[in-house]
Amino acid sequence: MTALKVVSSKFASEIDQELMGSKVGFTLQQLMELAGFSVAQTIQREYPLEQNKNKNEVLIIVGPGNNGGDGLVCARHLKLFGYNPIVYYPIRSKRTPFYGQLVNQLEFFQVPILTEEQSTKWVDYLKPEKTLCIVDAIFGFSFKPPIREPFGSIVAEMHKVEDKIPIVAVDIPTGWDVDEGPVAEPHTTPRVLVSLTVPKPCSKFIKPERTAHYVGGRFIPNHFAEKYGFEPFPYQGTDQVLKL
Ligand SMILES: NC(=O)C1=CN([C@@H]2O[C@H](COP(=O)(O)OP(=O)(O)OC[C@H]3O[C@@H](n4cnc5c(N)ncnc54)[C@H](OP(=O)(O)O)[C@@H]3O)[C@@H](O)[C@H]2O)[C@@H](O)CC1
Ligand SMILES: [K+]
Repeated sequence: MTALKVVSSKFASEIDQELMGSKVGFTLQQLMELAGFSVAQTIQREYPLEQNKNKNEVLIIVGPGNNGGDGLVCARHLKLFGYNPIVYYPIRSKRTPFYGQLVNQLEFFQVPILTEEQSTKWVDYLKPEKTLCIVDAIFGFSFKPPIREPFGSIVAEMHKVEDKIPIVAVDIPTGWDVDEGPVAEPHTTPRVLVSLTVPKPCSKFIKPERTAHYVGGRFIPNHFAEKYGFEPFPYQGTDQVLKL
């Protein structure tokens, strides 16, 4: 593999704003659907049901921002793929009504959603005999350490089991500084990282022998990638993800 192409947190949020600005006109809903779909596709690649006959539960831990929204979308696609997703969504943001619509869709798909009141129960899913993998959709590129509660305690629990249950991190491993990597505690070390649009600088700190790295969120044309200083990724055919 050639040198990893990355963009800083500042550029990542500029890319987001430009894609959703008046000139390009994507909606958050469109991008989030493709982002969440690509995470679900990555899970299907790394943990295919055919090779995990006795386990199909995936615990998706959802944060209050758009990274969390990607997790909600991912859960719906996993259900369609034949997995048994369980969502833990301790703080439901009202930033946009869209998050509520994603929750309604999960209820329609009969995906269980654990709430804050059930917070003692979410840890029941941190059992290797039960859970195939954990999706870390807590924080993405807008996270600023130090981590606040309840997420500090949640990440500490995830860290305890990360050698037994693989963590799939959406865009940024939660607890990592977007540019500096795993400099603060607590943080998790994922088995799989799905960078969205383009990897952020923290992805340089993943160890390839420990963490598989994918890029997903296939929604930009080549000239746009080049404008932001990275080569377009060579996605194959209709794939939504590319293993780096
Ligand atoms: N183009 C793309 O690639 C697309 C990217 N997408 C996805 O969006 C993600 C970025 O989403 P985002 O900007 O909403 O921010 P995100 O990281 O989810 O967190 C913000 C929340 O976290 C909170 N918070 C922050 N620090 C905290 C702390 N220390 N402790 C506790 N809380 C803290 C903060 O709270 P506040 O500080 O505002 O009170 C706010 O509620 C990106 O990584 C990708 O996954 C796709 O969906 C669409 C297309
Ligand atoms: K994350």
